[in-house]
Amino acid sequence: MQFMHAIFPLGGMLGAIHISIMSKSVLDTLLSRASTDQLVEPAPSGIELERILSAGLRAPDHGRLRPWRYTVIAGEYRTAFADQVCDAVIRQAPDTPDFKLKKRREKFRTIPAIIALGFHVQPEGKIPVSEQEAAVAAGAMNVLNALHFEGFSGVWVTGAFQKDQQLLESLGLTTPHRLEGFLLVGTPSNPELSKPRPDIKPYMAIWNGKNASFAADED
Ligand SMILES: Cc1cc2nc3c(=O)[nH]c(=O)nc-3n(C[C@H](O)[C@H](O)[C@H](O)COP(=O)(O)O)c2cc1C
Repeated sequence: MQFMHAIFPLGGMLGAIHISIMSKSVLDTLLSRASTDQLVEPAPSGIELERILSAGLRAPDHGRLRPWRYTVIAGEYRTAFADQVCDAVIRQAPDTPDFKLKKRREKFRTIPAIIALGFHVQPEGKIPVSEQEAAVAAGAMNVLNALHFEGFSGVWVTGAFQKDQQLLESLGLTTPHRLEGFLLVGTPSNPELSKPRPDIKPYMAIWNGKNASFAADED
């Protein structure tokens, strides 16, 4: 969204009018975002990756606590990391069937890049942890949108293994950090993929002084 500040004379005084212009094509691009794990090379790297992750830091952040921590796994390190993830899965859920482990290892070994979504938690301050976590989630969404704008894509995945202490240590995310999952990142193998989205109307209400309700909640 772009903002323009226009100065107009108002009854002899100068008044500032804040005009918001949302380019239609930018909104169309935003509305076409979809998650996918069908990803091929390349993943963003270098300055481009830094710019995309910078979008994460534009998320709303109550108290300016800056809770975002991003650990990037790419290139030759993916194989060792995939092994660490599988070791964590086994420690957390020893009954995990072999085929699931194999699938997980293959995904983490071959996806072009992985971004661990770290969360630096500050439980003692006056900002509720839920709001801090919301800032991390909003940051992740900004990163997904930035990826999409730059022609990349990704998907947010989670699992019980994200609480594994050895894995957290490896990612630089021991206490007071948490791991909120991973963004699997790359170039979509089918860039035209656009999932049908529900119509907005059942999910919004224009408040008119009476109790609001949503068609989405009707039986
Ligand atoms: C916090 C969080 C955790 C998620 N964990 C998983 C997951 O472990 N596996 C999965 O297939 N999808 C997971 N998803 C959902 C996908 O990231 C994605 O949103 C979903 O496939 C729907 O695609 P869409 O984003 O295009 O609507 C998670 C989403 C969120 C917000």
